[in-house]
Amino acid sequence: MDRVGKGVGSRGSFRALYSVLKGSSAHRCFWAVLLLLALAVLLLAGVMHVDVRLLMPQLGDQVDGPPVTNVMFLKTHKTASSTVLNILFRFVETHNLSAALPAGGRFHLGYPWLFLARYVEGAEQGGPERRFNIMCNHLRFNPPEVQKVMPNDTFYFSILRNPVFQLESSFVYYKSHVPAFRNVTSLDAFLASPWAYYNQSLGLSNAYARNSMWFDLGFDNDAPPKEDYVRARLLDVERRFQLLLIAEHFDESMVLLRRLLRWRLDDVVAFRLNARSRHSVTSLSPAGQERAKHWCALDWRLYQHFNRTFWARLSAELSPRRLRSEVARLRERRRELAALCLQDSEPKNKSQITDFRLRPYQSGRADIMGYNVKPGLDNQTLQTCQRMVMPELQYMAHLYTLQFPDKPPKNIAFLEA
Ligand SMILES: Nc1ncnc2c1ncn2[C@@H]1O[C@H](COP(=O)(O)OS(=O)(=O)O)[C@@H](OP(=O)(O)O)[C@H]1O
Repeated sequence: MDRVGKGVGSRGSFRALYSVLKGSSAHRCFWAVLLLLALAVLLLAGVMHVDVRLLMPQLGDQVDGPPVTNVMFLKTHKTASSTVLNILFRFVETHNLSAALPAGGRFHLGYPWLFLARYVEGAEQGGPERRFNIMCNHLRFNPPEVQKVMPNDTFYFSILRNPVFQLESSFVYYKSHVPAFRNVTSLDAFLASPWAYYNQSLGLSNAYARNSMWFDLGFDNDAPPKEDYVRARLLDVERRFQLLLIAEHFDESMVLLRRLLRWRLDDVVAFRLNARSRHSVTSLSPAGQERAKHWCALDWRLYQHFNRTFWARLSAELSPRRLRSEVARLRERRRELAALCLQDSEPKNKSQITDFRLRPYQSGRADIMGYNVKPGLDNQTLQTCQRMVMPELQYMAHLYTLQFPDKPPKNIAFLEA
């Protein structure tokens, strides 16, 4: 009895109490009380909207059922899509899955042309039925061709960003690449008289300059934003994609994605990739922001619509309290991994990145940031950390070599310069 008195919380004391009571009527009473207590806790949690996972944190990473492993991510431009791609590539590698990668020496899947199945390495080998688990490189969406390389039960999703900031990011990144941007000093000046710089007949080469998310979805980015047309295309997107994420709510997006894919927390924890340094971000005047919404009216409608459905979907899936707790857990885990993996937990500019293989591609006036991995990590941790900071092109080339060891490796020219 002495031992029991010292605390029923420990496993040993619990066993002692159980053996004392066993066989007696107190035994039945004991179980009834325990059952009642458990029911009371669950009832209280329900009434107070308490997330049971908060009471039992070990339940936090449990997922019901096997993870979804056939996934198509439409990688829209300048929308945090490289961070999502990193998540998907890591999942491919850690689960030994196949990825639909650009054929030969290419770096994306035929963009800005509409996607064709033959742009995928190995799609035409092993008969017409060759299918892949994950597809996430830049492409212009063309559903019948995508379906040729992806299984029937594929989960389709994409990500959108407020077109005002998406256009600003595009302007800086593609300044010298896009004809419409080449001869204008600022985005404000461009938006004040866009038709002076934007030549519609140049078509695909100007796709980054107007309604670029609409274009990536396979639609006409110069179409007049008539109500019937817009509604019909939004419906198309709703039919094709199970989920549209929102870059401004990236962490909430990852919580929802993880839930729908039944993935583990670490599968969706990521560092911000392909971000510009603060000094290469410009800000639009208030008038410029309004003009951007008008100039990219199709993207603006797209963003408004799916921002609404995103929040509706979130609240259908999780209570506000549960959402807050899952976002907090995600952030906490990212902080832990940053402390484990990164040199002073900070992004670095190109010249500060000591391992040249981890330097991100630089474009236009954008100063694209990357990371230094902490020195002295053991091999397994080093591998985990390197995967998390590996820029898109390097990761794609790495997966390509793993998947097609007999093919010539991708040549990333800028790493050799
Ligand atoms: N986690 C997270 N949350 C919010 N925003 C994020 C995140 N990760 C990346 N980013 C921002 O996304 C911009 C880069 O987008 P992409 O990777 O899609 O660009 S690309 O088209 O592949 O070049 C780039 O925006 P800008 O910095 O404004 O250019 C990134 O800062």
